[in-house]
Amino acid sequence: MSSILKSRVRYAPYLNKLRTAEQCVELFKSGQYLGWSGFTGVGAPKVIPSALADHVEKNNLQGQLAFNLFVGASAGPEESRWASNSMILRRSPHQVGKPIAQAINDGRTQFFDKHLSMFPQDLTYGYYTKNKENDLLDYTIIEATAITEDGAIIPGPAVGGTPEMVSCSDKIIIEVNTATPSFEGLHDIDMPINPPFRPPYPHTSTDYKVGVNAVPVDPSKVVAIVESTTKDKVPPNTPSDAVSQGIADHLIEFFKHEVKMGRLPENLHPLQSGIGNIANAVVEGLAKSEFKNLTVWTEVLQDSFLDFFDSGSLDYATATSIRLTEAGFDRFYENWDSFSKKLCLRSQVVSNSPEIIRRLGVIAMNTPVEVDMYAHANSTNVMGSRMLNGLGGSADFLRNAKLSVMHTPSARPSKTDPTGVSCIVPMATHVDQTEHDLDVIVTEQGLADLRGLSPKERAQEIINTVAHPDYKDQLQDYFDRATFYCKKNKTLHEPHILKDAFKMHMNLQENGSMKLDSWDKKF
Ligand SMILES: CC(=O)SCCNC(=O)CCNC(=O)[C@H](O)C(C)(C)COP(=O)(O)OP(=O)(O)OC[C@H]1O[C@@H](n2cnc3c(N)ncnc32)[C@H](O)[C@@H]1OP(=O)(O)O
Repeated sequence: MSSILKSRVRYAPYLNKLRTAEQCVELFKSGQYLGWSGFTGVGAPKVIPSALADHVEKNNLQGQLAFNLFVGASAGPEESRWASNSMILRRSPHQVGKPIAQAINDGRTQFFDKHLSMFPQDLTYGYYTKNKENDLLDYTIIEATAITEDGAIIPGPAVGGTPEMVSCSDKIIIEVNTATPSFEGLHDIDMPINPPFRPPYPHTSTDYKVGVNAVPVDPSKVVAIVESTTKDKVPPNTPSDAVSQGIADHLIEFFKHEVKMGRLPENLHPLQSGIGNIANAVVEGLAKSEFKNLTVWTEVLQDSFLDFFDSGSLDYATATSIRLTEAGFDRFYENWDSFSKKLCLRSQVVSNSPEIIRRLGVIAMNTPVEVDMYAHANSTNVMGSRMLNGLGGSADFLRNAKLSVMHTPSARPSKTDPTGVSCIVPMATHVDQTEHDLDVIVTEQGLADLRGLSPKERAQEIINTVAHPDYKDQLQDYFDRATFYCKKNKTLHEPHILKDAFKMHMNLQENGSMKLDSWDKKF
């Protein structure tokens, strides 16, 4: 036993349960229901999942040793290995990475998507384990960075769904990561209380703390602890480009306008920012802007937030996960004293709580696959059927925010045409955020402020301001024809011609571009 492990595990009885990851393999049987800690690729267990993947690969057990797996959001490379080895029978609620998306899209993994604020509570309600003899997870594997004197778990860079998983798990295994510094003091954790007597969350500001520092556990449920020295591996972020910077510029101008009109205070409202290079560019833009004393209420913090803190413009940020690259984590640890004063990690039911998001008046900003001319957005399924990453927390935030912003490039490249995919379409092929949720659509072309507009007014605004020039006439043509057709039929509220609504998508599938020769084209 390493001396660092001994110092991190302050509850001595756990040390009697020390095993190696390989010694844990025998505990796992196909078809079990498993919970993993972690959120957006950090804080997930590593050595036991790797030992299980080794076992499957060595013994050719692909598809024969497979599990129902629940993780707060995406896990890291270990999850990809499980997916490649067909070790995931069922998965919820959010995943990232080609192997897991592939397993879902070729039918090896049954994936279901759920709002990240709702997933952990539904787990505690027994919804996802209702077909078992008992309605508990068989094992939850939690990565800890330390253990308190009473056996409670101090997580690492993610809290996610750990509190709920622990509360509804038959047995618990703890991986204590000694390669990562202890994150003690960085968390504020609310333990689950189910209805009908659940009290309201009292948070009235981003830095409001009301929870505990560690996740309490019944020590009799802990069957093993394992030392891990594997660090989180987050791929480098795509740097911002002219398109994402253009989007950020439009948004910042819009925020200035809202301040001038008295609809936002000078330090705005707490910000939520999604993942990806557009989100990073917006954060970079805000760090360079004249806005000061900003706060962040979000679900995941990326590397760009470290610069945001250093710029002096950001007073406080809270999330459920801090997903940094290796260089980002090194910078974070080197400046622990200053960053840790301005930051706190909460459970995902709190970071994504509709109640708190609405109370704080959060400004939510996320990226979709496509948005339609009436402001329905698709965040998850390309062509209505190919799953990407899942819904994540986008709808938790976009439905409840004071300002709900979707930012997207106006067009994306297809294999044969640099602007072959219009992100503004007549009808979204899958809807995650409805027209009733979104206030603003912004692309590098401009910003469409949709507040208070009827669907027809929204369509015109979207075509005029955010559509790519290559598609403006084509979208206008569709809208005019749909309006003419629906006028005749007295169905003018949200004009569509169903036989044409997906022609742009069909043309992309068949001819590699959404650019049509004519709306009369037959497929
Ligand atoms: C953990 C969290 O929940 S953070 C909070 C917010 N969460 C979310 O919004 C979750 C859902 N959203 C997402 O996952 C992302 O924002 C996305 C994937 C929708 C967009 O992110 P981007 O960084 O712009 O995506 P990216 O450019 O990498 O495209 C991803 C894939 O979708 C494809 N794609 C994206 N838009 C389209 C489109 N309109 N038509 C066809 N394909 C598309 C891309 O070609 C790419 O395909 P590939 O993987 O085969 O290369």
